[in-house]
Amino acid sequence: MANRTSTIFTVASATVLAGLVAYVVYFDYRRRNDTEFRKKLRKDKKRVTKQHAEAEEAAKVAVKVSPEDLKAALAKVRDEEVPTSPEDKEQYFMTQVGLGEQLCAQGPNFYLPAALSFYRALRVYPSPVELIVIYQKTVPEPIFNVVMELMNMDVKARVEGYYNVFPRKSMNVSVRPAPSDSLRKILVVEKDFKAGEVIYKEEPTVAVLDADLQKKGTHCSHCLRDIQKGMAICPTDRLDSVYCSKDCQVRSKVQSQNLLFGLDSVLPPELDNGTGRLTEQERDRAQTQFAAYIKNSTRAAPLLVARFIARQVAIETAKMMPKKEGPLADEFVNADKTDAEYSLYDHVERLRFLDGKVSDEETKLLKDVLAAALPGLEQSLTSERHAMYIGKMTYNAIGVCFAGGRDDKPTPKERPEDQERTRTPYGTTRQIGSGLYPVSSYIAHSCAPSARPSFSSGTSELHLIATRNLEKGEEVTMAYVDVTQHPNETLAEARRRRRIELARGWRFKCECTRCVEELAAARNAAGEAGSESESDVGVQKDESKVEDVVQRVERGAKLTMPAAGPID
Ligand SMILES: C[S@@+](CC[C@H](N)C(=O)[O-])C[C@H]1O[C@@H](n2cnc3c(N)ncnc32)[C@H](O)[C@@H]1O
Repeated sequence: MANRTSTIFTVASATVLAGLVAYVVYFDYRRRNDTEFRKKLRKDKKRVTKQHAEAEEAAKVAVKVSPEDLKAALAKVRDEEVPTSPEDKEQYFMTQVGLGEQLCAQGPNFYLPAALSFYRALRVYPSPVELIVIYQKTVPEPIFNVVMELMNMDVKARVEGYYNVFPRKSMNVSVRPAPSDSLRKILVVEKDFKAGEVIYKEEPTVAVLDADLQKKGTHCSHCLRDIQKGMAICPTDRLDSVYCSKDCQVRSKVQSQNLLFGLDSVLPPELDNGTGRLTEQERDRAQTQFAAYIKNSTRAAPLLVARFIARQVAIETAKMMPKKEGPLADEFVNADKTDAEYSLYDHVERLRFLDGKVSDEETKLLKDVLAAALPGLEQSLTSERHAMYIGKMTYNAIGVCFAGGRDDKPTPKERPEDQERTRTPYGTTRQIGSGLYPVSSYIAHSCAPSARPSFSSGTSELHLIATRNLEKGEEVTMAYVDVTQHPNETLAEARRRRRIELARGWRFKCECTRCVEELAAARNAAGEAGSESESDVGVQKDESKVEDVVQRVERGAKLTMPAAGPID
């Protein structure tokens, strides 16, 4: 039993994340608001329970399926087309559950096809954890075990297959386990590059302007472009956003601005049944309070997180649309590009982070905005999850800098150890904004980097430039901080400055070749006893982490799964 429940937990936590947004956007929304839909689900559960008793006797015979047969059966199911529109998904779900019940009643010879039907239903149901719990109570145990085995194999294949499709081939790089620790990841080039060549270009998933520039209205709130005087498009919005073009305005609205700071429906008419929605005044009130909080904040992370959640909704909604057109068309392209199997959260789930600081007030304000836009959406934002989101944005964001950066950014008021930092060789104080770049998030720091980010198109589009010749398979690194030796610094002072910066911002001790070589040379010169102290750098070991579920699933492929208590 312990084994069985631990499997459920592992599988459930790995899949619940993927289903989270879709769950809110459609199924759960309907289940809570649509009595017909609820009735159907209840009836279904009753019917299965009745048949359960009849099948109980036969169920004592275990299903004997070889792992090879199971693998082949799963491969077949994975190759099948699944419906995309909500109605078709619902129909498919009902049909498969019905078929599963019928096959189940035919006796042990039909247990494998029965399990496959239940499994097909599970694949399209956006709240798999809940359905697993229902199955556990209603489906005969041998069949349930096969369903769980299928689920386990599928999750494993999905997790293991992620880095086969991400980053997509055209980006010329791939993510590899670090030689020192397989849970650590590095980025390597997939072909040779000459110094100065562009390795890839990457658009941010979400980006925000620095607070002072957002107020001034000198840069586009969407692509961060510098706008010539008098050329800005200025819609009235609660954040006082301005845009460089109609195109940026529309993209911004579709991706996040409407959900967070606008009053149009978040769902397209095909998916919107309107029930449960708060009034326009209530939505307005929630947004006004959140906008005031954002305007008062000098940090980028709160808005990056809000935009990230909103963008997940936009992409998941686009995936559900039967026709790939209309204002969501661009999000469709994004959804397709990142492969239909993986959601935006899949990309962020794997990123390293330190827990961020978030106040109850900040969580409440954002929850209110989400609830007002789409009731139920706020449920996915617990304070722990919010802190983790904030941590992930802060830990991985890259500073957007044009032509070496600016020097008019207001001096931060926080203590150096509390300041928000982005990864940029020019220094966070010279940037105009911050962005989250899923592929570039994997680039490790080096004080002698093999690449550098450039924003030469004058927008937040990142161009990764090789700083020296690179051979296929070599690691791509960039400087997270200013690694140059300033004219007034000794070699040791420059090293100490950059290592303290890295420790403050990212809580790791730099192990790049330059630091290793410089430290070894310093030790040799001074003799072991006189070697310089590193204790004041401020960090003894790498304090960053990955989500438990990623660690468990990645390690779980090789190790035994931890036991968990019963689920009900
Ligand atoms: C933004 S992430 C980069 C991707 C990360 N390596 C991963 O496993 O996903 C930053 C983390 O990478 C590791 N890292 C990057 N550069 C490093 C360096 N020069 N020395 C030691 N660790 C480094 C540290 O674990 C740090 O927490």
